[in-house]
Amino acid sequence: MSLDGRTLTGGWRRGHAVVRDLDITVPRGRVVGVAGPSGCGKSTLVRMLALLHQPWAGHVAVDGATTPRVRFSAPAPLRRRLGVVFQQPRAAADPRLTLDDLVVEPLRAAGERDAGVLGARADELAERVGLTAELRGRRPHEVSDGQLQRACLARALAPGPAYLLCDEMTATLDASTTAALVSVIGAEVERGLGVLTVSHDEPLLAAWADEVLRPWAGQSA
Ligand SMILES: Nc1ncnc2c1ncn2[C@@H]1O[C@H](COP(=O)(O)OP(=O)(O)OP(=O)(O)O)[C@@H](O)[C@H]1O
Repeated sequence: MSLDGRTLTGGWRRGHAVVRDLDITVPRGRVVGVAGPSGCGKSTLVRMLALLHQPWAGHVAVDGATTPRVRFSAPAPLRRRLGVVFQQPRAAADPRLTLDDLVVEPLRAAGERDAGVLGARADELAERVGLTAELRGRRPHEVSDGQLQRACLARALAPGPAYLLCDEMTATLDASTTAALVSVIGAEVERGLGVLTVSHDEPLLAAWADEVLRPWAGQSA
């Protein structure tokens, strides 16, 4: 079982592909690192694999299931198998929601209405990522980047994804928060989560990933 990108090609500007003919496999229970300099196309690759950006050529397969559709047009059961954590938690989080609401919003969006079920899931996820009861009632502007990124990780894990895509997830975090989040994800990997983590932080990738790919090595970005 794996998340696969096959001969992926795409970008944002016509005639200027930043991802070219790329094959990538993220197996369940493994951490695959992708390294590359700023601006080379790492986020674009993550967005393609997360079914958020349409490849110009090639395809993405989630445990063998492919879809030509992206964003909200992609089948919901397929999207729910993919969790994403972005670089900037403040840009990713709705400022009107408390951290608890942020975490369980994907479950509400999937149709869960039972307050008991949502509350129990919020408790379990908060415990897992290390959010205190006091923090859980605050809004994004009332917490630090690290605390907000913990909530964004809990949110990404809430639907029980098979794969987690981390786009420079720790770029704005201090070393102890980075270590804490990597450890939370490590426990999920033990349970079979497949992880793709992109970063320009080579020491982090060397310590965290089972393998590190450098698809842009030798290319000018
Ligand atoms: N929404 C967009 N519209 C137009 N161009 C974009 C968009 N997003 C990215 N690009 C361009 O595509 C190229 C690759 O960007 P991408 O964000 O994938 O790189 P990256 O390797 O993740 O960079 P960084 O490490 O700095 O985050 C860049 O030249 C960027 O300017």
